[in-house]
Amino acid sequence: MSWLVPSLPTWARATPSSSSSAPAQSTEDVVEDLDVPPPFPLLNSHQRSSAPAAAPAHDPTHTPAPASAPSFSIAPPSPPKSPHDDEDEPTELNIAIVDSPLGDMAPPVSTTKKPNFGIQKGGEDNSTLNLTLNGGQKKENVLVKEKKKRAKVALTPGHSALDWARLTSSGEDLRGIIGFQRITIAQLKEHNTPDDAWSVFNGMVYNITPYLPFHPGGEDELMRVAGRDGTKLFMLTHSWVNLDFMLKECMIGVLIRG
Ligand code: HEM
Repeated sequence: MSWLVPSLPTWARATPSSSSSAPAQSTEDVVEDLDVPPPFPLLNSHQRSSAPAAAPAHDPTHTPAPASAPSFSIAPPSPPKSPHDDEDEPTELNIAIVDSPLGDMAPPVSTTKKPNFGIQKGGEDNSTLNLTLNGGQKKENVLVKEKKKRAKVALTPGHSALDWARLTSSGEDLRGIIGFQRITIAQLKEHNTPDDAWSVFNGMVYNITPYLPFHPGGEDELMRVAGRDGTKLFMLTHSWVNLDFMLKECMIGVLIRG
């Protein structure tokens, strides 16, 4: 949403990591090491082992491999066949290839447990990684705090953020008064009903009546600042909301002290 104050993406805020040559000292170092992407394609992948077939002589896009380059398309020579070969028990590898419907393309069955870096919602932590990192010391569970429940209010149809954006750009008068006023605190106090609600944010006076049914936090919450300065409550609730932009069509004046 354009009225939400933009913030730096997470990667831009990240602190520089310690030298990659230094040995891993902390949990963070270990986690960083785990983030190193694997080579692509994987060293033992099928993609590497099956080089493209020789291109026709007239293909201009085909570059012949240098004579010294190893060719992955040729399988290593099989060992000389002994007379007892047919009696040999099949190896585990042979069984995997023969039994799998995908042949040697099938991923190996994982026997490792997915690490959770010691972070969980509570209770006993028995992840392998956590045990290793803590080195047998008392386990410290990092609790992921449950996000505070949001006081979302169901807005009536036609009162979404998009509808508000449409209304403010429609040219309709949302001020209710003509011209830019100098407004005293006494005058401000008189406008404290839903049909006629003024409020002050950052020294500027706004007619908040048109915005009431559009407020995602509900009309009642917004009415708490009717007839008075709402800056503090606004900032405590959602300082990231770009009020200046959202309510620019509702601005009616400046508050004067005295
Ligand atoms: C006229 C000024 C205000 C504007 C333009 C405004 C705008 C908004 C917007 C855009 C949201 C959605 C924010 C989001 O989802 O991240 C919101 C939510 C909310 N607002 Fe306001 N607001 C104003 C004043 C206030 C005031 C004065 C209060 C408190 C008394 C308040 C209480 C809330 C609450 C409780 C929510 C729900 C927060 C949530 O979803 O977690 N707002 N408001």
